[in-house]
Amino acid sequence: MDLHLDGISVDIGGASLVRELSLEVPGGAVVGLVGPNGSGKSTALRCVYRALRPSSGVVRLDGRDLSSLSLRGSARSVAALTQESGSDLDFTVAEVVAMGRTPHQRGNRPLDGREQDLCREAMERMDVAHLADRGVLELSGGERQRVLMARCLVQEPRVLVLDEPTNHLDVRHQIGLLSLVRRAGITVLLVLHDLNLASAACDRIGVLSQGRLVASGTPGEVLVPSMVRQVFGVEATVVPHPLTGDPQLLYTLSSDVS
Ligand SMILES: Nc1ncnc2c1ncn2[C@@H]1O[C@H](COP(=O)(O)OP(=O)(O)OP(=O)(O)O)[C@@H](O)[C@H]1O
Repeated sequence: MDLHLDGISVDIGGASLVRELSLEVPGGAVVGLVGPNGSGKSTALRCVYRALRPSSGVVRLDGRDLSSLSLRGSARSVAALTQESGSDLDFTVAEVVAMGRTPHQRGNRPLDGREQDLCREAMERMDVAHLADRGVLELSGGERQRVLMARCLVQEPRVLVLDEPTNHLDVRHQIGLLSLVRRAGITVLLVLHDLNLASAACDRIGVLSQGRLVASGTPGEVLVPSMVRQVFGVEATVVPHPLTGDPQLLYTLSSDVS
């Protein structure tokens, strides 16, 4: 399923948080959004999972205006792992994962055998099966993040929207999650802070600065020292990964403490 952000702008309280952002995520592609804190990345994603309505512009799924779909209808296609996804209620891990089926259900019928298998597989893939009976509020940040990702998988989405999905995860689980995202064959739009992980995981990368898209292209086209200097104010050396050839950024700590 193709995802297209077609010139979306978000204005709140007189501030322009996102300005005329156009971004294409072809079916099955993984596209990353990077940018400094406050550059509008999460705000742009919120328009895709419908926590926000763009002030202007349109989000399209396979050419169809997302706002023409019911919320339930779009939730059958789009799953989101967001900064706000943490459940405040003390459900068990198994219950939270099962909630991923909600958009597909009618009434209160229990999950059928296939759906139960789906939940079990998703918990195994995200390495949380051993936590199934634990309350989510007792979990560490990384464990909870993996549970929420399992819930997204159970939703069987055609588009996955991930806001800093590697947040809280140790390096093994970061690599595991991004490898899964790459292999899943789903259309993925994700925000990452780690430019090296973005380089490894994404087909294309868009760079946001002050709400505007200031660069986009393949990791090799986008992750260049001049962009990192202009957008992040950081000096970086770019080297090809010795095994994959993906551009990797090497940083040196600044002697200037201001
Ligand atoms: N509801 C809101 N009302 C007013 N300003 C907002 C609102 N939500 C976000 N902002 C502001 O919009 C700007 C962009 O926020 P956003 O969360 O999209 O940035 P981000 O690029 O995801 O940042 P980070 O990397 O820190 O997560 C920030 O300056 C933020 O303070």
